Amino acid sequence: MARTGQQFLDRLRHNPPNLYIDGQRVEDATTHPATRNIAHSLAGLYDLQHDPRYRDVLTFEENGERHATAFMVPRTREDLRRIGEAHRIRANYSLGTLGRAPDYMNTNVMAAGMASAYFDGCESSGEPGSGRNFSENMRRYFEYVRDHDLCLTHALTNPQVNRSKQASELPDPYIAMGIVEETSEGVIVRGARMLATLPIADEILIFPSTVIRENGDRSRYAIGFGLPTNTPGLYFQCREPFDLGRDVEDHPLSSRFDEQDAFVIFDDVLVPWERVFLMYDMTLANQAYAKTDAVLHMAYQVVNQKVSKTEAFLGLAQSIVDTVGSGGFQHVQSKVSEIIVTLEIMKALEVAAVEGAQLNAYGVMTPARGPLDAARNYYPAIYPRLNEIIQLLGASGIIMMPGKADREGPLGHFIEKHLQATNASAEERLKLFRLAWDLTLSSFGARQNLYEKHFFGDPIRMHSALYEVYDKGPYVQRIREFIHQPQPNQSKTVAAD
Ligand SMILES: Cc1cc2nc3c(=O)[nH]c(=O)nc-3n(C[C@H](O)[C@H](O)[C@H](O)COP(=O)(O)OP(=O)(O)OC[C@H]3O[C@@H](n4cnc5c(N)ncnc54)[C@H](O)[C@@H]3O)c2cc1C
Repeated sequence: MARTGQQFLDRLRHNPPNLYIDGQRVEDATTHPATRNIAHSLAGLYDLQHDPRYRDVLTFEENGERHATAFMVPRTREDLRRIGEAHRIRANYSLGTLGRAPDYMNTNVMAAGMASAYFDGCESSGEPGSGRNFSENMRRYFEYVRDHDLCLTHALTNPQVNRSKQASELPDPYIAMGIVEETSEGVIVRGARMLATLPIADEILIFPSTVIRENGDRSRYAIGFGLPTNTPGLYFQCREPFDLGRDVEDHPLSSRFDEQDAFVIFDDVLVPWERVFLMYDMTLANQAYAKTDAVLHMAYQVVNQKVSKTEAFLGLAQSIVDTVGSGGFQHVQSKVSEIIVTLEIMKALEVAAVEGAQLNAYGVMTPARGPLDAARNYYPAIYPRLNEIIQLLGASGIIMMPGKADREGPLGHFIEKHLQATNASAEERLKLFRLAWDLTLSSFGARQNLYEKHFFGDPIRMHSALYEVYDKGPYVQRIREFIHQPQPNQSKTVAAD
């Protein structure tokens, strides 16, 4: 059932994830200074789905229950459009800065749950009803996450110890997380995974991932499971917080949307059998995202979120231009137009993904891969330019921003006079420039920049993957035909002359 913000906070308070920040355990993420604001912002996102203005888009009804729209199984293109609209409304809430808002991973479990038969292929899977049947486990996990409206974090990659070696070749085979042993209760796993954004989530999903490559068909590193984030032996070592406890007016984004990133330590963690989705099978693990189409539903959330984020960049850029009165300069118009072009490209890719959608083997209407691959390869490359445009348009305004306390201090009247804008008071102007700073220049903004480059994987290997899967054959054929086509008979033309 679609949760309220209070239900989210209550669960977080009663099931505290094992978070460590600055060398100390976070006893209560709803009150700890580094996490309380993001916890309450997420609660706001849950409340949004009960807001009469958005309820019909952000939730849907099935068997008398209302669920968050990200759990909806799309059967038609119209369903996909509705899911896309819900993704954009959720993204607007944080101006697109919450990369791992719950709908991202919820689409992952929806797609995997619907494609649960894929996990039947795993040799280690037991009989249906045994608790060890992986396809049954995957389907039930989807239903469990949907019915409790949970949010998930995930961690795909091995620690960055030595990228020229496989995990099995490192000095300790359990630097990367792997299977230690099987017991009657489940599987014991040990080691670490990178990089779980939003570690205050209810659960962590370790989905079998393409990035854990090993030689051979059987590997201890090939495993898929889902666990509560407060499972004994599971630890989240968080990075330095970017929420510095400042007023929202001074730090409009980092004081609300620092979703945190953590590396995840599995210290001989028991994964109960009913939570295991795959074991040992390297081939099945490497193809799971692609073959279940989970990657496409996640990419569809992403393209919608990036549309929302680019709209925020456009609104911000034009507000800066209006504020400093620079809109008449041609190069300024040109820079704002670059953002418009990016926005229209992302919108067009979203529409194309829906128009080209097809029912997959599991009866799920699945957005087209081509436009989504284009979007997820294009945006990481263009994002630094969007950042740069804001900085070029705002110039010193993005750093010379006395805070709320300064405005209220003894020099306040000077600030009011000298930092006013063409169309606004100093207070309004400073709020705007503080937003520009927090989006592009603060620690929070710098992390956004890094996030956009890497959140869907290494951009280099994403390009390689696109090169491998994209069907270039028809275009090669067209070129071959073109260069071999007969030349026009020029001698006749000459004779006619
Ligand atoms: C802010 C942020 C948030 C993130 N959130 C999440 C999350 O929520 N969940 C999650 O699972 N992941 C998350 N990630 C991790 C993300 O998936 C990885 O950053 C990405 O897959 C790249 O892996 P890596 O960081 O280990 O880089 P590496 O793989 O270590 O790459 C480092 C460098 O080596 C090069 N390199 C390494 N191996 C190869 C190779 N085989 N071929 C060619 N070049 C290679 C890369 O091109 C790169 O230049 C996040 C990352 C960031 C920065």
